[in-house]
Amino acid sequence: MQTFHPRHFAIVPAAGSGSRMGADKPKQYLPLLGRPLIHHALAVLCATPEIDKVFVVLSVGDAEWARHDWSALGPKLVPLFCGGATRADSVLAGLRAISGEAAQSDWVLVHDAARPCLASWHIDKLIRELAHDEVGGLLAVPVADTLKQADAQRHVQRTVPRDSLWQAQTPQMFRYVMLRRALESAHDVTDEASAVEAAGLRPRLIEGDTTNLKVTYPLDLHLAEWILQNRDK
Ligand SMILES: Nc1ccn([C@@H]2O[C@H](COP(=O)(O)OP(=O)(O)OP(=O)(O)O)[C@@H](O)[C@H]2O)c(=O)n1
Ligand SMILES: C[C@](O)(CO)[C@H](O)COP(=O)(O)O
Repeated sequence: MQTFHPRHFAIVPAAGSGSRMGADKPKQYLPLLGRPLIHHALAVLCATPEIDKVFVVLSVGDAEWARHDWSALGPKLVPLFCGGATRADSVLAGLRAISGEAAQSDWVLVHDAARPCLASWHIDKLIRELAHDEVGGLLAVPVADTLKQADAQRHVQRTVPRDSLWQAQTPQMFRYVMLRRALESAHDVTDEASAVEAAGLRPRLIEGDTTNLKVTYPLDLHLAEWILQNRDK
């Protein structure tokens, strides 16, 4: 009997403006250890043997991409100038753009360009632990701090029980057809998993670690630099 081997594709949403960073260019192009921030996650994804292609979803008018030489990352890397108004719009545009490449049951790993400290073990663990999952899932970390819910005056309304709370990260990994249909049906979702949840399904949480931070504010860039410089020591 023929064994079925689904392919794995990465989609990297990189069409944001980085407004919370307050820099003079979108944060995915800010320098990080001598390379554009986006380079670091792209290099890890392109170096992953199981991943067949890495599609980067850039804004339609992105003129920065062409100013850099990406050839060292190899032939897997494919820029798509089809980003949308929201992150979900960009991911959905990317899915539609690869419809001729991806089979319905191929896996798609969606990873934020803004998470430059992605490590190969993060990807390996996600692919391995979800390989036979009916739904798919995402990297996440258990909440470590006590969480407070605030009122309109920023006074504590209540302490939120944290024992079952996790912080979602990326990559988030789902089958092509499931993810595309979920995003086409969803409204106002912040991540791929919430679109799949809205379809009544239960993504699995795969424990990563806090080094896979999202660079959102200026301080995060310094944290990312320290992580990349010290991780393997
Ligand atoms: N319309 C958008 C908005 C965001 N993203 C991408 O989604 C990832 C996570 O989003 P976020 O950290 O919010 O990035 P920005 O939207 O650029 O940041 P901000 O919200 O501060 O403007 C980033 O890699 C960003 O480039 C995207 O592809 N398309
Ligand atoms: C997808 C994500 O990184 C999971 O935590 C997060 O939802 C992205 O949020 P953002 O506001 O688009 O950065």
